[in-house]
Amino acid sequence: MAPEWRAAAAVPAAVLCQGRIPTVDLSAPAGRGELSRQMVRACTERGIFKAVNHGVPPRATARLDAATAAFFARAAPEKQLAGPPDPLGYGSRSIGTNGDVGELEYLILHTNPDAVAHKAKAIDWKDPARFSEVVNEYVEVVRQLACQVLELLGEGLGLSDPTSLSRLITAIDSDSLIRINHYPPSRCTAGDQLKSGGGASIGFGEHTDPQILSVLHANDVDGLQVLLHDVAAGEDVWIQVPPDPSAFFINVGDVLQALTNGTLVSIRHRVMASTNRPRLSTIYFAAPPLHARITALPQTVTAGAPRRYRPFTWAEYKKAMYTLRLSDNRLDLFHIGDGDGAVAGGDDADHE
Ligand SMILES: C=C1C[C@]23C[C@@]1(O)CC[C@H]2[C@@]12CC[C@H](O)[C@@](C)(C(=O)O1)[C@H]2[C@@H]3C(=O)O
Ligand SMILES: O=C(O)CCC(=O)C(=O)O
Ligand SMILES: [Fe+2]
Repeated sequence: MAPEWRAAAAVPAAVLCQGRIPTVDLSAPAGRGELSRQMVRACTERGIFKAVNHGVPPRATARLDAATAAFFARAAPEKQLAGPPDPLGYGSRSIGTNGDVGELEYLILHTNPDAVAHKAKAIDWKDPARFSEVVNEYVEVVRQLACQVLELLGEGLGLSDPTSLSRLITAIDSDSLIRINHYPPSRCTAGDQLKSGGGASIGFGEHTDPQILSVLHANDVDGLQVLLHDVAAGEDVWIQVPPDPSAFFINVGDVLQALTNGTLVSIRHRVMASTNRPRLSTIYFAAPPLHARITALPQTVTAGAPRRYRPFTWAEYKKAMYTLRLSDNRLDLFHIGDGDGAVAGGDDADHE
């Protein structure tokens, strides 16, 4: 059964556990059918999994890490030439425009190569072409990984066309983003935390990702936590995700939850800044084109599971999301009230 989500209480009150993030071996030792079942199960029960043997060349991640680490090592006035985030570009501490803050600096880029080339001029004015090439190469390999995952999910969900999810993100006008987060070492040591009652500072506050799928790669510094419902304890618990630079952490976003009528769950997560080494993470947010109409896939709407969300376009969802705070539940705005959900009439995810 899918866990239920609600906003967590104050930061230090959360219970911390380890070891509940499923690992999925993409080399499929048990065969493709078993792989797609494992993936659907992970995304239904947890909303996140760790992908190993994923086939992404280490060179692509190493080159991007080197280029972005060099950028973050620059003096503040130089970095600010690539900001403020509009919402793309360089930002520091402020997240979005509605008052959220975190202990980080970041770059957000649209994955369209023309948009990358444009921003690269402000990010690496000495060699913008090289920066663009490194970003484009990385985007290409993570997009392929995201497509592979969406096709396996499509098969596991029994879609009439298992490519209907992946086609949303390969469209030429897909609105996918790449975000690189740099969390400086925390001034608060483990000893300070114990003295102050355990409160670590927020690197990136709790939220769900709005898009279809998020593909995260990070260095070996921890901080990522996910909120899961512990049925036995009857409460939500923050689970630490042990870092693994050789793996990708793949999570369901709000749009995939809507497309699957709540079968796959968009997981609430956050980053705590509490180590004495910098965390560098890169997230590819796989998104549909702005005009794509998001409506529950027919296979996910049944008499027992009536339609949960009214159809919306990605443009409409984005507009709503930018008016909200990071921790707000955006999908609630599109939730159909009791009694007005329909069983019939859903189309496969369509591009209008
Ligand atoms: C406070 C905000 C930042 C955010 C846009 C928003 O209004 C609500 C969603 C936030 C989020 C979370 C996931 C990604 O990091 C992000 C780029 C996205 O698409 O939605 C951020 C947005 C942002 O930082 O601009
Ligand atoms: O930086 C991280 O590890 C995760 C950040 C995140 O969740 C996001 O940028 O949406
Ligand atoms: Fe996120």
